[in-house]
Amino acid sequence: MILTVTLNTALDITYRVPSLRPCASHRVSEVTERPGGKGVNVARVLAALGHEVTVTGFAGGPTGRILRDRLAEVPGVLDALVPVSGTTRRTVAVVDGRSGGTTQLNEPGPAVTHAEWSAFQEAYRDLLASASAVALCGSLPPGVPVGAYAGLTRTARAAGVPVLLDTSGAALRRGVAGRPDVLKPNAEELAELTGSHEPLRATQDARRRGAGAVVASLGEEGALAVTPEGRWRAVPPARLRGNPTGAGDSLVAGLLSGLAERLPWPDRLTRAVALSAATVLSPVAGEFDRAAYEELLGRIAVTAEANAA
Ligand SMILES: O=P(O)(O)OC[C@@]1(O)O[C@H](CO)[C@@H](O)[C@@H]1O
Repeated sequence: MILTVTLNTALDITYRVPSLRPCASHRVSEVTERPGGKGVNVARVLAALGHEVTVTGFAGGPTGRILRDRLAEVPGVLDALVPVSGTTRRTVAVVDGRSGGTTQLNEPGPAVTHAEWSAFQEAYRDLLASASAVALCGSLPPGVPVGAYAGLTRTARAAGVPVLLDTSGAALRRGVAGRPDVLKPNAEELAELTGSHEPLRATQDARRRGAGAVVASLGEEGALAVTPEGRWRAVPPARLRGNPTGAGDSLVAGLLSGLAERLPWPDRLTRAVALSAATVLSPVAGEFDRAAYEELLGRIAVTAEANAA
């Protein structure tokens, strides 16, 4: 099975408002509520692709209960979340009906105690025994050490399980030192990590910091991969309008799915970018449009890239 880790799970609330204005009161025209956090989204997509997948991380309090109840309804996803005494966070995405743009508000998450963090690490070691790959995804809740991902990466690699890391800020800076097999930053995270806004240069720099391969998600421009086997750019056919929430998570799912099936890199990138684009096109954040995915598979342009000067 593929294991996804979401230390800071979330109940994702999406509000649609006719027109979003700061410092104003709004009538919400549509609400959706889903179990989320990046690794949960990755798991949902992997299960939809037919992979056996287990979700771990923390869940607690009333929102944690709702999240687990909703997760139980997702076919093919096994819940191995570890309980915490604090309350699982909510995130709020506000979609502006006029522009289609999304404003994201993410709560910090529950305070995790030392004993809870130890319990998680023990559960994680046990789960690795039957994992073919692991994805470490999202922000860290308060109380979890900033070097957590570096440690979890080393544990997985010692168990012979390949690791994909998708996080941000200090957790990313420290996590890359654990030498994940694949690092998946977006353009902003990549610039923050390397100080460079030039994607190819920054992706190569991120790889030199310890990752086996780096796949940068570049929104409408698709993805840029710097790997031991070569460098590629994978681009969707046209500018896609829609809700990009969860598009990066679908990209991660595509990469993991391709890794599990030992696909060559260009095929993995095609799958990942098609899934990501089909997620933008789906009306519900974090879900992908299957018909669009299948159609897009034949329309992703993958080209080899030369080294940055
Ligand atoms: O605060 P984090 O962990 O960085 O991001 C959390 C989050 O915004 O990312 C997902 C979309 O990628 C949402 O499901 C989720 O709530």
